[in-house]
Amino acid sequence: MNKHFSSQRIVSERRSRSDGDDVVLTTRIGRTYRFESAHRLPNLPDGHKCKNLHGHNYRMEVVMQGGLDGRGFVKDFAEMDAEVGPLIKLVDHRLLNDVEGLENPTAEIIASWFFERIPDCESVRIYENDDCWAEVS
Ligand SMILES: Nc1nc2c(c(=O)[nH]1)N=C([C@H](O)[C@H](O)COP(=O)(O)OP(=O)(O)OP(=O)(O)O)CN2
Repeated sequence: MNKHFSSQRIVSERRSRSDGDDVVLTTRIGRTYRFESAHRLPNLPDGHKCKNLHGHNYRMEVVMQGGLDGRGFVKDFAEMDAEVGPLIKLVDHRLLNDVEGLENPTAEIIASWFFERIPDCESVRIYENDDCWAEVS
């Protein structure tokens, strides 16, 4: 195994496969967060049910990518929590339309809002329910 170090951090990890070829490994970590919020979608036409005030039990999957540090972590999950937790507090049990940047809180725009605010983020996927999601990467 041939590791390339950048100060304390492994920026890529090259491994030899059984067929003799070298491959560069990409490592991702992910964590699921949940929040409950109300919203209405003001840009929808009159009569669309989602123009009315309603709520969702949102689920959010955050993915980060990077080299492994000396601990063997892309990032400690606890560090992810420290970065994502304060953002969750801004939206949990809130009317999303009142949050700056979420005046039109579609799943797509909520995903983008988190993506722009989470350091080292590779993707954010927002579920409004078990079946519907939007992802930004
Ligand atoms: N591309 C998107 N489409 C819709 C979004 C969105 O954010 N992006 N949002 C909505 C509404 O928020 C709506 O509440 C969601 O509708 P639906 O998928 O029908 O979910 P419900 O929880 O209402 O599920 P039911 O099975 O109808 O109870 C609409 N579209």
